[in-house]
Amino acid sequence: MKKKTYNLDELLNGSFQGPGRQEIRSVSYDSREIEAGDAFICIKGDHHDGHFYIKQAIEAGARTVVGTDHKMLDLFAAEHPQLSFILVKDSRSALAVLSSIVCGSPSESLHTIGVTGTNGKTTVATFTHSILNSLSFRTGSLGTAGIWDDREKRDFKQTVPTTPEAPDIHKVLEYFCEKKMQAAVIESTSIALEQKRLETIHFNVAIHTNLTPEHLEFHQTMDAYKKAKMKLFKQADQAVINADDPLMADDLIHTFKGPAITYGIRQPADLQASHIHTTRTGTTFELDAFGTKYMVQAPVFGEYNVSNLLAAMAACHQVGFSMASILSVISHIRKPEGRFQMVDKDVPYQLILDYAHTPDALAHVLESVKQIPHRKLIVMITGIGLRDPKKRPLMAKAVESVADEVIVSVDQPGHADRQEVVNDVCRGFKQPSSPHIHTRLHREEGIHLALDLARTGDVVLLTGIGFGGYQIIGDEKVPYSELQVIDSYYENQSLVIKPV
Ligand SMILES: CC(=O)N[C@H]1[C@@H](OP(=O)(O)OP(=O)(O)OC[C@H]2O[C@@H](n3ccc(=O)[nH]c3=O)[C@H](O)[C@@H]2O)O[C@H](CO)[C@@H](O)[C@@H]1O[C@H](C)C(=O)N[C@@H](C)C(=O)N[C@H](CCC(=O)O)C(=O)O
Ligand SMILES: Nc1ncnc2c1ncn2[C@@H]1O[C@H](COP(=O)(O)OP(=O)(O)OP(=O)(O)O)[C@@H](O)[C@H]1O
Repeated sequence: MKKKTYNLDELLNGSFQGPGRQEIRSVSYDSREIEAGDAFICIKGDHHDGHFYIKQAIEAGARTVVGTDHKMLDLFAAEHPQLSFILVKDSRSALAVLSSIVCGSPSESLHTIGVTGTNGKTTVATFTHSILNSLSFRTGSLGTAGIWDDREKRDFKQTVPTTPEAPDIHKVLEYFCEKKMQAAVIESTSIALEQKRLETIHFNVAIHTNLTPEHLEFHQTMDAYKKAKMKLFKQADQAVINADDPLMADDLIHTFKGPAITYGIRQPADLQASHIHTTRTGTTFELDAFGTKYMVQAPVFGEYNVSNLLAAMAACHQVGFSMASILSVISHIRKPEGRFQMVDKDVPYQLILDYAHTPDALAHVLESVKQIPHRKLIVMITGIGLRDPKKRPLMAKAVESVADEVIVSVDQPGHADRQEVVNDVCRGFKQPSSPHIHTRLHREEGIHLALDLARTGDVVLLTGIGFGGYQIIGDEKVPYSELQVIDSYYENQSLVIKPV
């Protein structure tokens, strides 16, 4: 990594001690990652206060230290006159600013498209990425599905589930610039927006999917959650708004100042889908785009994925492509892994994986799966140890009257007690003692049971966070692959067709 020397007072507002000019190689918020010539930004977190790690950061080679605690900065500034110390009002904001500058402000050279909303971010980001690349507009993407350049997933370390911390975002954007990408699609979570990870990025397009309760363990109220998502639109030139979303659409339509495209299925919108039919290979629908009608055939399943597709099409239109050219590449659009993913196995039942881990997402995917002709519908749902416990019983409520067999299990337990998580989910059932409700404390066991129960003509839907590549158990990220669990089940079974 190249070192550059900066006039620090041109980078940040604050009080300065030590040399006014300093070399900065890279920026980090974690003393354990510091290398010689880095700037260390002290963040006060839930478990630690970064100011207590200044000593370690300096020992590892930090030359610039930024923080909000003047006593701590004064103390170290007196001991290390050759190093620079900057007292700022907001460390996270300083982290975003410095990270961008040190990487050469890469977002300014890219078309940036931010996607926010409770459900559908990864899907909309993947669709947008796929359409733009199919139109030879070289586009990268960042989010839950990892870091992609225009062709493939790249091996960047992912420390946060969806939207990376500011230094990592700008390193990826810098890499995109080096690789001559023209655009970047960035999944923009409410937590990232609240923690200012995206603060310095001025988005060309901001996409809204929907708002339903989620992350209340972090935001506390729906109002705070909505406000965090609204921030994305304050830093965007153009907006794509889901007219069907009752909780956020009106606010956006009334407050967004720049050009906006609305999309919807139920409410009138600039891009409107109607006459939606599921086929064996996907979905057909009529699209009314700014008054012109088109028949669309897309390899996606579920009404909500039509909505996701409209969002991506609207964003690509705002980037500058005509509807006709966008529609010309829809037939081979790339879909994200683990979202309504039909697993191709030589078995007499249909196996589907879906990332639904909110009650709203679960209700939507169940609605779509029901359309597939079946004998019995077997569904695995999960409670997430790491997230809002209030959500858990709502998962049971969403599935109870829809599925014939339900298996309740646990995802990302963290430090939560697995039995407690399962009990919380089961509290949402009207008849928790039904013989058709089963519980398993480990996701692998839940999958095995679902497959054991499956008979000819059934549909098995496995939902939850099975696709992140890991499960967080205690503080540890334990590698986990849903497809491997499924493969090993079949390897240990003789594939005898079970009687109905
Ligand atoms: C709940 C939350 O917001 N956690 C974030 C928070 O962690 P924390 O408060 O526990 O940090 P901490 O351990 O107290 O440490 C405070 C500071 O001291 C530093 N430190 C600590 C120890 C040490 O030896 N040296 C040192 O420098 C830490 O690096 C940190 O900067 O501050 C860290 C540093 O900024 C974040 O990386 C971390 O995100 C973690 C990884 C995370 O998983 N966040 C999730 C909740 C998240 O952001 N999720 C969203 C949404 C996902 C979705 O919608 O699906 C996302 O965008 O991914
Ligand atoms: N527009 C939508 N409305 C409601 N539910 C949706 C929508 N799009 C996707 N879903 C459901 O949400 C699940 C997660 O989809 P996706 O990964 O695209 O969302 P996300 O917002 O990126 O979630 P996360 O941040 O947790 O990755 C899907 O598997 C599906 O069940």
